[in-house]
Amino acid sequence: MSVQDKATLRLLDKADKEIRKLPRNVKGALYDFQYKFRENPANPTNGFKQLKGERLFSARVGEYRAILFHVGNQDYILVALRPRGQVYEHLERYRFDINQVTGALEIFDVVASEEATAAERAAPAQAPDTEVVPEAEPAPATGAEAEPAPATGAEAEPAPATGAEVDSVPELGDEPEETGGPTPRPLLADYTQEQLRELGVAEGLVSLALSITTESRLLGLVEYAPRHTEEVLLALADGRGFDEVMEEVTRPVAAPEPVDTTDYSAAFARPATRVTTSDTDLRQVLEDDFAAWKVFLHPTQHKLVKRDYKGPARVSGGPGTGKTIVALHRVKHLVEQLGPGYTKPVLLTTFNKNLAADLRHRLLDLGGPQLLDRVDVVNIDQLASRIVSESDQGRQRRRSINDQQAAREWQDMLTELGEQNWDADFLNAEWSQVILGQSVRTRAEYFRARRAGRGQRVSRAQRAEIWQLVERFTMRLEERGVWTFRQIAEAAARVEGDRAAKIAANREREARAGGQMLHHQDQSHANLRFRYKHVVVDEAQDLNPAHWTLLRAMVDHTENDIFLVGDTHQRIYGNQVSLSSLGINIVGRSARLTLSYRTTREILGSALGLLGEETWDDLDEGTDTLRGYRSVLRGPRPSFHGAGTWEAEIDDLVSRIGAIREQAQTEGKFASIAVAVPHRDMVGEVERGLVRAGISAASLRPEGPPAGHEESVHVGTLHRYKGLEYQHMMVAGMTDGLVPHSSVDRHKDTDPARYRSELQMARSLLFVAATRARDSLLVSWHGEPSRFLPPNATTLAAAPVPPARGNKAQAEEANLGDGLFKPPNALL
Ligand SMILES: Nc1ncnc2c1ncn2[C@@H]1O[C@H](COP(=O)(O)OP(=O)(O)OP(=O)(O)O)[C@@H](O)[C@H]1O
Repeated sequence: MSVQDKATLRLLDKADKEIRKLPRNVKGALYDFQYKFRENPANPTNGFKQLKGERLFSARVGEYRAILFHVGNQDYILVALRPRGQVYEHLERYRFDINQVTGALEIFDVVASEEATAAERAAPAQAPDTEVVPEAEPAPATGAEAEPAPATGAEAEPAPATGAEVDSVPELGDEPEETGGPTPRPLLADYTQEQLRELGVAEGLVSLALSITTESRLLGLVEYAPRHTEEVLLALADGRGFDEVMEEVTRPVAAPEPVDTTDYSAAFARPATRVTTSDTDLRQVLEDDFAAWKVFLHPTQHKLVKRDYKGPARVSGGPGTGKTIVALHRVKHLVEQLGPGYTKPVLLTTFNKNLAADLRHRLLDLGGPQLLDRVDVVNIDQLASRIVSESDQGRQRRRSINDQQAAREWQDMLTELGEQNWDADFLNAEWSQVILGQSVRTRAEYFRARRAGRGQRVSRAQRAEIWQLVERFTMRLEERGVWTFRQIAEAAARVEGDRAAKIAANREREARAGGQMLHHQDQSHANLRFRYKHVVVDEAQDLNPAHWTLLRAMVDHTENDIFLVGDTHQRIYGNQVSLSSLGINIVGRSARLTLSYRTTREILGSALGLLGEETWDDLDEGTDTLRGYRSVLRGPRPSFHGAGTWEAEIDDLVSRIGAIREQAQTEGKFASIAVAVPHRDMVGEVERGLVRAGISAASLRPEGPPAGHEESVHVGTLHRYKGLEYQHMMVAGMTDGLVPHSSVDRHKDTDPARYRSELQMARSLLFVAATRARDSLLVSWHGEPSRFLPPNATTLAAAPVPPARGNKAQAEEANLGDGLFKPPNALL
């Protein structure tokens, strides 16, 4: 058999959950089987035979048999693994449909869905992406003794508009029959079958979905439903209207062409069919070394990764929507398009050091050393320093200082001058954002400079005063042998700008010469090249204008030059930019991700409340929104705790963290926990409290946790949590006057625009910290709660809330009677 005759064996997204539940010996048998099968499906030891219709086959896997769906050619999908004796029973339970809207091939077990909606479930549904605890006994997806679903016809044929499932619904034991009370209104009573179909709900589940009256049953249904059906139904249940769901959930993944619901090969090839694409992926599932982000990209993510852009492109989206994942896959895609070589033509950059280290690590995980070899992964300030130190300017040997140190220098200078008209913070921001940010080099240029996002207006006379102070300030820094990262970025941008100008001049000369050999003196820059072919930026919202000018100059204006991902709702350094004014034109090449893979629906809804009524920019002249931002994960509601004093708050935190740790230890698991606080002093205090209680803790540094402390409880200021993720997140010290800091109020009357932007930044900071939580979020304060918390925070703190520990089931129970499906923008 030749290589191309080899078979492929794939796994659909969600099916990995069932496979991972299998006992170790069965997984081992499957591991061996998949090798033999790919080499030659017809190998007699595989016991390969046709089951039913033309597409369903089975093969021997130890004591089990695999049920396989034949897509076409030599492509197969693993549908289920069942004990040998049961393989022929109830095959009609499996539906193999091509979704009429998305064009995806969807395989699902209709009986499992019905049963999950029928029985009062002992435990609430598990979040779709949470770890599955292996069961002791092998079991098919649902008990074999379950009544089969009515036959749904041949696999190749979609079911009739309303299948027999409709009739079976009342037999599911839904509430009316159980209680004899008044018929409860179905959750989705406002929608018709036709609307669900239009939204792309799997045909076999439309009627069932419309009949469901309780939240817990809906969660049961979506657990077994195809991904798109799950997203649509939960979004509707969350109170998003038909139009919003159509716009945000369905339209982005709808097939561009009319869908032929009998063409399985075409469906299989569509990105909407989320399927493992390589043998390695299947092996990783079996070896429990499986990271869904590497394999099952959301179709929206997939499109963004693969698309060709005529120029710079931007992807925005709320926290946890997979922007970083898209950036990583994009880098991989770009490298795959390069010819062989030893250089690093792709730059992957982000805001700070620890995020760059994390990107490097994940890129290695995604594509191995051969991928990393072609990519320069470096944080933006380090990149700028590198450029400057390679250039003439680097010979000046100046020490870098950070923004706070620069602000202190401003303060010292103003005090020495006896200058009272100007505020040090204001001048520092004006200098770094407007003057350095736009490479303003002369007074005249400063008179003309744009001051987007800078609040307080300044007159011409005031600009003249500012300019004079800035000149004095830069001389002062020079005398002291120091400079700020902004100055370094600006210097680097100038170096690269000069290089880009020389390349352009060279091209012009070449064009003028009509391809003729140039004179020797004209060739001085003939070998100059742009540093990179592609630039990919993560956490784009925090880069300053000088960074963008630098990046723009490092890559030619060509296809796929700059790809940036970020969320302005998470901007925490006040670097508002207008990309188009910096030569980065993203108009018509912007997209948004809306499905969170990290944050549960409960945390997401609460965190959105923290943003208040502010508006956010889109890194350009427009505004960005979190419309459609949603999740299909679930867990306990965030919990609130007020204390009388900071010491009491720490004690409370420590005991709650101790309880989570203990619980995790009992279950033989590790629980990642972090505490975010508003001020540096508080970090040490929390850390000491934890250590005193015998809990290993470490404070986060700019480059992340100290080595050897990856599994300790991490403690850090809110700023340190950018881009990170923890199972349990504690946001502490949320006290009035600390969040936002009381110093913000002094601008209220003197500079209302600045007041607003400081408040907005403080909100974003809290939003970032709260959305680092995967499973649970705890918010605490001492004294009066922060004004950013809901007005009823104290009442919430007093109310019985789910325990702040790792017991999801118990916490979820506490949620259920409480109306789980609140509109996602409901306050905490
Ligand atoms: N397609 C996917 N399948 C499974 N998991 C995913 C997928 N996309 C993202 N994730 C997971 O979701 C989480 C959040 O992803 P990521 O960090 O890329 O989000 P983000 O949008 O960059 O978040 P933030 O803006 O908060 O930093 C990660 O744990 C990631 O592994």
